[in-house]
Amino acid sequence: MKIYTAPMAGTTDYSFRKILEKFEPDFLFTEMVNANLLNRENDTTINELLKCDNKEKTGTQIFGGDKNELVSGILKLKNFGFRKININMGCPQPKIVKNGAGSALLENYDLVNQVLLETQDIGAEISIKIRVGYKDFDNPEIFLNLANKHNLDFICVHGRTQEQMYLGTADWEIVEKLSKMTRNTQFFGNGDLFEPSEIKRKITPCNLDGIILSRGIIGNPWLIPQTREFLQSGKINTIQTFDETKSLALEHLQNIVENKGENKAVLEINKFLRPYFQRFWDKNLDRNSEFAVIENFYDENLKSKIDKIILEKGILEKIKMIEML
Ligand SMILES: Cc1cc2nc3c(=O)[nH]c(=O)nc-3n(C[C@H](O)[C@H](O)[C@H](O)COP(=O)(O)O)c2cc1C
Repeated sequence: MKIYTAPMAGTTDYSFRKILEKFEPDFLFTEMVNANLLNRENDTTINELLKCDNKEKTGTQIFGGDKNELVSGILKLKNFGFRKININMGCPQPKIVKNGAGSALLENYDLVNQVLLETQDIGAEISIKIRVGYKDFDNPEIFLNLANKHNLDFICVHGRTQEQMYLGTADWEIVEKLSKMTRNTQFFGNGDLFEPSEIKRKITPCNLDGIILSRGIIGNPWLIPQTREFLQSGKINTIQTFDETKSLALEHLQNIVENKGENKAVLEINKFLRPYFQRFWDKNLDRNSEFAVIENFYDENLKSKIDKIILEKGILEKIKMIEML
């Protein structure tokens, strides 16, 4: 079972992927890039979003609603050295779908077909990542068939509709049904994969080649080896300790400082701090269960300490406060 990490806008940047790589996912993806900005050689797109020194193990993702922009964008990504290129057919954000991109592509079979036709011989491994519904569209099978027709690298199915955004639950019955259909392309499942035993329960009835982890790895990249171990042996050997979490958060902060400078780092690390440490104050986590592979640690004050660190605007002070946790 392959374990990939998802493209996540504003999250899976170069700095976070350096952290994720330590946990050895089978493959990673950059943040999604806008086809239009890519074609105009936008500086942030080229030098920030696509910054990558491990293209053997890192793919990228493009979004757009215009056929020509998608085709030439995909060609550009291939020429930049990316081997695996994913087409975003799932983003539910209004500002994306109003331009016919993201999950709006689910309603535009002909456009996607044409893009795949025009890029099938460029020597890249093209894949699509879809949701299961958009407005009146509720027929994801047609994209599985399209993936078959074009011999795509893989199709990834997130079992939510566009309307759901990130709410409700991902429908793994649909994922299961699709995964069992005749196909000659790899099939990846995605959606609500947060914890190894739950992941095993969701994917066991399916016929998957792999899974794509998304929100579950934010602040918890340990999920990657833990899931692999649990799927292989039913046991988890990798333990997340408090000290390791602290040094990982510091390393992550340092990565952002090096790549985007102190001003951005002081803000961008904030969205990761709670997820990194939450498990150490979350009373709901049953630390005695066989899956509770977190070091037995609980600090009543930790939550408020993290909140103070988030508010801190000086980088050196922020680093010192994390070190002192
Ligand atoms: C902050 C954030 C950014 C995301 N950005 C992208 C993206 O750029 N491309 C994409 O295909 N999906 C994106 N997603 C969706 C995830 O890849 C994934 O499909 C979704 O979160 C469902 O998986 P999960 O429930 O395990 O998180 C994003 C999700 C989040 C939370």
